[in-house]
Amino acid sequence: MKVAWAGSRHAVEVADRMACLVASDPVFRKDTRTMLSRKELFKDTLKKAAHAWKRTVELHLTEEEANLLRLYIDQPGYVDLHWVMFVPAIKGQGTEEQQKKWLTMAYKFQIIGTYAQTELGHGSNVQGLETTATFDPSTDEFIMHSPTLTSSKWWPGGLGKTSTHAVVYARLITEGKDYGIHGFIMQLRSLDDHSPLPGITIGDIGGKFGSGAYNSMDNGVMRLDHVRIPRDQMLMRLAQVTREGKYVHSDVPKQLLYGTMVYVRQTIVADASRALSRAVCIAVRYGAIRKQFGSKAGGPETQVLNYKTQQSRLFPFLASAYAFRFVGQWLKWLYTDVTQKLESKDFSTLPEAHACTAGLKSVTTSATADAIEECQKLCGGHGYLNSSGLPELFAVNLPACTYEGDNVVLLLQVARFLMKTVSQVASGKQPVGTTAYMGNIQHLMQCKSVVNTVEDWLNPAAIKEVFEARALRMAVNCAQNISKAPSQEEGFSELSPDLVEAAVAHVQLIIVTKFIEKLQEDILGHGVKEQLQKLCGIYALHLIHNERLGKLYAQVRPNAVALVDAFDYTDHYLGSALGRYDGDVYSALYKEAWKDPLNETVVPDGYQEHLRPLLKQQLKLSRL
Ligand SMILES: CCCCCCCCCCCCCC(=O)SCCNC(=O)CCNC(=O)[C@H](O)C(C)(C)COP(=O)(O)OP(=O)(O)OC[C@H]1O[C@@H](n2cnc3c(N)ncnc32)[C@H](O)[C@@H]1OP(=O)(O)O
Ligand SMILES: Cc1cc2nc3c(=O)[nH]c(=O)nc-3n(C[C@H](O)[C@H](O)[C@H](O)COP(=O)(O)OP(=O)(O)OC[C@H]3O[C@@H](n4cnc5c(N)ncnc54)[C@H](O)[C@@H]3O)c2cc1C
Repeated sequence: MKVAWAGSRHAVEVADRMACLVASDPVFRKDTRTMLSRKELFKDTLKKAAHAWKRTVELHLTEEEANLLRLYIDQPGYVDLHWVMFVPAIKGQGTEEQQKKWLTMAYKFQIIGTYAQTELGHGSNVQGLETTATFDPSTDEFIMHSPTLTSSKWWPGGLGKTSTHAVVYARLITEGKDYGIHGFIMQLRSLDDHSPLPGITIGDIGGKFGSGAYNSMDNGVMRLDHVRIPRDQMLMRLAQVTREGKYVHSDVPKQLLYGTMVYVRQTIVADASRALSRAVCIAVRYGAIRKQFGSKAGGPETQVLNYKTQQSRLFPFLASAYAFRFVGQWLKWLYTDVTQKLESKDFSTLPEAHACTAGLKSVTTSATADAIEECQKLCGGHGYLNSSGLPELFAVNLPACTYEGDNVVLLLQVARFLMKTVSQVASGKQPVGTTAYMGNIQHLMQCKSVVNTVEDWLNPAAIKEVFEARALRMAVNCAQNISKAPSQEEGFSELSPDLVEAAVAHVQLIIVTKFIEKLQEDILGHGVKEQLQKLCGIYALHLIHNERLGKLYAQVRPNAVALVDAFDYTDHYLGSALGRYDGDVYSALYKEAWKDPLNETVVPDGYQEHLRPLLKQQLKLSRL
């Protein structure tokens, strides 16, 4: 099962090696992280990032190994933005010459970069950004400026205190005309003493939800006051400004400006499955250790995992973790395929790649955030302790519903893609890829489900048909209602809640389909495929029909712990007293409690000033 989860034997081996490297290095300790002040936490992040880079160089780690090392350190920091957004933005939007110049420095960490798109006033609406980049032909420079308070860059990770450079998104103005949003490379801080360059006001935007968690990241604010940069720092793969100030568009679609977001959304799906699997791992393992109530005859107490209510709340998450993992692996393939096509100037699959990454990012991160919160409840009181690992896991993953595109805004993009496809089907065009099922419109609009029993849910063809019919009927229904509205725009706006539901149904169909396709592969190991079939059934059925699932849960229960062990997480990475591999939960909880700074003294600070006078006064009063 470990191989099925990781993707290959090689993937298991590398992941194990990197996870152990992190777990055995004292610099990467994280058990007291939630007790650090913001300043201590930030410094700790800098230390870990520098140490990780040192180990990467010393051990000559490959890119794959270095990425895993960073993942298992499990502490958000500026390096994430540098590798996940700054470098890909230059790769995707820079010319070959620009890539050579900037990536050479970025790969050696001679510069640290971030992705500065969002502003105080606009995040979702990228076309509404206000920062300006005005070309000055007299000096061959762009003047970068924040004309209003709302144009202040706001949120970019690593911007607050760390980044020396950024890809800054701004409205390009040349020859008096506004050409809309483009990317520019800007140096922000001195490479000698790290002070901000003239004209740049920069800082951290302040503390965020939860202890520890995303507070390790210095999300930043930046104001620009007529800062000049050379013309060749505009990222010029999509469009160029000539020496004379002429705007020239390349022969690539302008949507490639959004390419970095497509890339990151794809990686976020993998992050979501990992976060969900961690929460499930904690809740399942703890559920096998925790016992409450016995039989009336005074028999042994029941493992809480044996309660049917616990199973019906928890096993759909277990199934979702596997479902998201497999769809994430497929999405990575899709992204690679689209990138190769783009390189040979085939842009035909870009809209589908956008819809798939946007939709899957939305559905998986929303489900994951909800599931982590529920896992906290599934662990009872102890789940609420920081030492359970769940509060921090929740706080770190919750913003994934917002960053890289608010989930509702992204689902509306999927809906727009679906409405276009429905209208193309109506005019006789055969849909392809993940919308190919829409070509079967005659049958899917009328067919009746053959699913009656739990066993039917293990029949892939029946599952697929139900999901296809549901997704198609919801999309067609929306399209018909939109066509009755006074205008397309009004109809879309009025029906947006229904459109979001139709988009979710389409995305869930993709997830179910990719799970089924996974089951058609050669899967090694005794009983592995059978367990995955049950999980696939649970994933599909819990979305459609919450009844009849008990039988499947009973079949999964004997292997529940093994199914979470297959995630192959070290105790260090899981970071949970409740989810420990050895099950020694109570001693771990007890030990963790004593680490809290409040327990450094027996009598707390503040006793003399505030508690003692109060208590003495009570004493006096009682004597009266
Ligand atoms: C330890 C932990 C480690 C973790 C590491 C992880 C680190 C991660 C850290 C992450 C930190 C977080 C970092 C951050 O948060 S970075 C900031 C992220 N920001 C966003 O995601 C903003 C979201 N907004 C948008 O993307 C756009 O404004 C949208 C899409 C909403 C509208 O757009 P627009 O205003 O232009 O209007 P339009 O709707 O008329 O669209 C026009 C056309 O463009 C097509 N289109 C749209 N988009 C795409 C696309 N992407 N690829 C290809 N095509 C695309 C679209 O289909 C349409 O096509 P057509 O219908 O005309 O044919
Ligand atoms: C932890 C974190 C890290 C981030 N890191 C970065 C970074 O490194 N770089 C960067 O540039 N940005 C970053 N961001 C910003 C992030 O990308 C934006 O916050 C995100 O795109 C959402 O935009 P917004 O904040 O403008 O939300 P808003 O659009 O203001 O959303 C508010 C509400 O309005 C709704 N809404 C908005 N538009 C519509 C619509 N058309 N139809 C229906 N409902 C709508 C949304 O669903 C939401 O409920 C980060 C954000 C967070 C939280």
